[in-house]
Amino acid sequence: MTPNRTSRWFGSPPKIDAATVRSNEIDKQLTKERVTIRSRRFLPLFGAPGAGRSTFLRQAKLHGSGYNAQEREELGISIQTSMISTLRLILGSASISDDPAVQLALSSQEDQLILADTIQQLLAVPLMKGVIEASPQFQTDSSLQYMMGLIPRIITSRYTPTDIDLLRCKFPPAPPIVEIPFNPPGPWNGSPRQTTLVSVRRDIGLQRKWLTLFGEAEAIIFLVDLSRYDQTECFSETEEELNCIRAAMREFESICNVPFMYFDSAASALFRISSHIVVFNKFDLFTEKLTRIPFTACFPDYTGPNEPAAAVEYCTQRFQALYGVFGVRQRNIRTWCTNCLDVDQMGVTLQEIMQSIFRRRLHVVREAW
Ligand SMILES: Nc1nc2c(ncn2[C@@H]2O[C@H](COP(=O)(O)OP(=O)(O)OP(=O)(O)O)[C@@H](O)[C@H]2O)c(=O)[nH]1
Ligand SMILES: [Mg+2]
Repeated sequence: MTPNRTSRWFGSPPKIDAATVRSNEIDKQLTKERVTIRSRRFLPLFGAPGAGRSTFLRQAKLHGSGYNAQEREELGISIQTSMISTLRLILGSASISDDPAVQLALSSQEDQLILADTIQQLLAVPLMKGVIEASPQFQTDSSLQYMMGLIPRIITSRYTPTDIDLLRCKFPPAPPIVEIPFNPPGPWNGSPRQTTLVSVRRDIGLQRKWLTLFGEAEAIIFLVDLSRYDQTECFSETEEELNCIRAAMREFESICNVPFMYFDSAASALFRISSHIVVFNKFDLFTEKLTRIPFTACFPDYTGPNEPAAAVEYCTQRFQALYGVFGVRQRNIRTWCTNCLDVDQMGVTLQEIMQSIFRRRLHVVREAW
């Protein structure tokens, strides 16, 4: 075997594992982005997949600048595209996929003008109704169920989604980082520096590492899907199977106790004064489920009444208790219970959240003087 010159002369290059390579890549990306975004105010929005980040963002947009006609048209196209890919997925995996009608429907070309036609063709496959009814995806995914009810409207070529459609429909996967202006009506809107809500997908890498981007984060919003209190998930950082609320607590802990060595000094100072908001989402589903499944499914040591308010109070205390590592100054978290599908309730909640951030902003300015 020919000796390896590099290793004979300079020694073997140090072994770098995949995690380090990925971490270095994130660092490089962060350095690039840091310069452009330092001048803005951010509200990072975290949460496990499916906790409701996208729905929360859409509510924030609805209650802020709203969606204009062009945005609605584009989102209508996204809804139609999402419907087509779901129908195709279900047809392709069903045992009827060698039926000639299915083959034709699966092979049809689509462009934006013929989306409605494509959906009609797919729905016209003779066994489609049965396949949909038997599909676990359609049975368990409330967004898909909602879209089934929308079919007569979705299959028109000039379909324009309503506010409720925008909240309830399934969309193609969002990019890893999505940002929108956060400007629910109020006195804070006169500020020349707009607040931007930034949603960071969990699988982009360690969410807490992305947090270092948000030096000017005035608050961190952490979304928890409360209705999954009786379920488990694979916690990505340690690959452990954990109860979903406990997994959310772990993640919250790692985010709010992020070591300050991750920040430069200015960012660190700002992060110290940001407030932490925990939004217990899917409160509607949680309340309903609690009548069937006791809260002790999540916390076996819970001895309080099996009622939503008491259970949320207990959760709040558990989240509050997670502070304290790495010298973070003790402070109170703020919590809200939400149903992200409820437009009126979210209007009030978003205003309250902004109000609490605004008050803190004034308080911080006063302290600085
Ligand atoms: N009943 C109920 N459903 C909700 C609520 N919030 C979100 N959903 C539904 O939960 C599902 C997931 O919500 P998304 O907003 O897509 O969640 P996400 O966090 O963006 O999920 P990923 O992008 O997949 O990580 C959707 O079907 C929503 O309609 C809520 O408060 N109550
Ligand atoms: Mg999403």
